[in-house]
Amino acid sequence: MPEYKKQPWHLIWKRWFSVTLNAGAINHSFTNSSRRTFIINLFCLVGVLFTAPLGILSLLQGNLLVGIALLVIATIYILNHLYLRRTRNYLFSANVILYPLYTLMLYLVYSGGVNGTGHVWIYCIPPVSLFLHGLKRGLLEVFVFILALIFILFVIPTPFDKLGYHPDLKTRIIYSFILIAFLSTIYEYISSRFNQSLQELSVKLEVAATTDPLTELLNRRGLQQSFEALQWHAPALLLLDIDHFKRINDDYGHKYGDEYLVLFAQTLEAFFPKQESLVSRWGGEEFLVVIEKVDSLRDMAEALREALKAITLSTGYDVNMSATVSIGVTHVGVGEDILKAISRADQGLYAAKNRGRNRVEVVEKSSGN
Ligand SMILES: Nc1nc2c(ncn2[C@@H]2O[C@H](COP(=O)(O)OP(=O)(O)OP(=O)(O)O)[C@@H](O)[C@H]2O)c(=O)[nH]1
Repeated sequence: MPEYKKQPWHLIWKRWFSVTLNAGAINHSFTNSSRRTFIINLFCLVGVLFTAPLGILSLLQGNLLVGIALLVIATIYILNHLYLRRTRNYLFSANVILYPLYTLMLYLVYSGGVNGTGHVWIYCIPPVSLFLHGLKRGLLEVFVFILALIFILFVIPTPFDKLGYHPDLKTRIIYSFILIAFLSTIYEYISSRFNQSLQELSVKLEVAATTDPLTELLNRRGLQQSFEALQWHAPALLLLDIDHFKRINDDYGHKYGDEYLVLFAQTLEAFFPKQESLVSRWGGEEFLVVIEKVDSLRDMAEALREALKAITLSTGYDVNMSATVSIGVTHVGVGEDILKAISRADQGLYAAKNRGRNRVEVVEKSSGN
């Protein structure tokens, strides 16, 4: 019987928090959507922990309306978390957080809240609003909130007036709120810029890690990643090697060797339909192509060999540069590891080189390989 090891409590809590706070995120990376999803979940969790006990306290103190409002908000937060977990619609969930929050805060200021402390909670509005709705919309909503605050504090008669505060408190509430809004704007601006450059950098790194810089084709890692993502059914595989490429370098120099490789890659890419093929530089003067489906693999490989042979590159010398290519081809078996199929294509390539180059050799899967 297998022995189950009991996990320590701190690990169970850590896992629970991670699952709860990332629920509904498409991935756990630092994209805007996953950051916002994280914050919405965090807000729901913290919101419930605050509003539920305060709601109960208000009810016990006889403040019926505030108590019920807080408990309704706590319920909305729980439902919102469940909705986000299910639909991943963080834009809607952000609205569900913010609009009841604006309403609750304005009501707390209007009524004075528990023992006249209602206004102390409004400072959470600027950071949450800017974070969940972004700079433009967040700032607009904070501005509208300030107008509503001024209206409540200075224009209409409210229960707040009967609490006996010094008249200066109203202006101080507005000033301090504007200060927090200003600081939150700066913070959100810096963090969104930082996040944007981080994402741009991450895209650049991903491209650099999966692309060959000279030919701009996929490199080994890029091909393997793309292939795993596609899940084609028994595709064909061609491994190509330019014949006597060393001589080309020796005769014309590395610069023309590079130019020839670029032309070769462009011809190779143009030969195959983009949606149905992956074309990569496997290394040096070796290229690997995976094709989703093909009627006659040998005929297609022969046509490709002729097309590549026809490439000519004008050099600084009297002669144009051209070369032949040897090709090993095979099919990737259903569920077969692509590396196994590549090693079979490599056997074909090796045979093509041994049999005089400028030719195609097909090696199919048999019980022996
Ligand atoms: N210009 C250039 N040459 C490269 C590049 N990568 C590899 N090579 C050259 O490709 C040549 C490969 O030579 P070999 O492996 O001996 O093969 P080959 O001369 O093509 O001969 P066979 O493959 O046997 O037909 C070497 O001279 C490498 O320097 C590159 O990025 N640019």
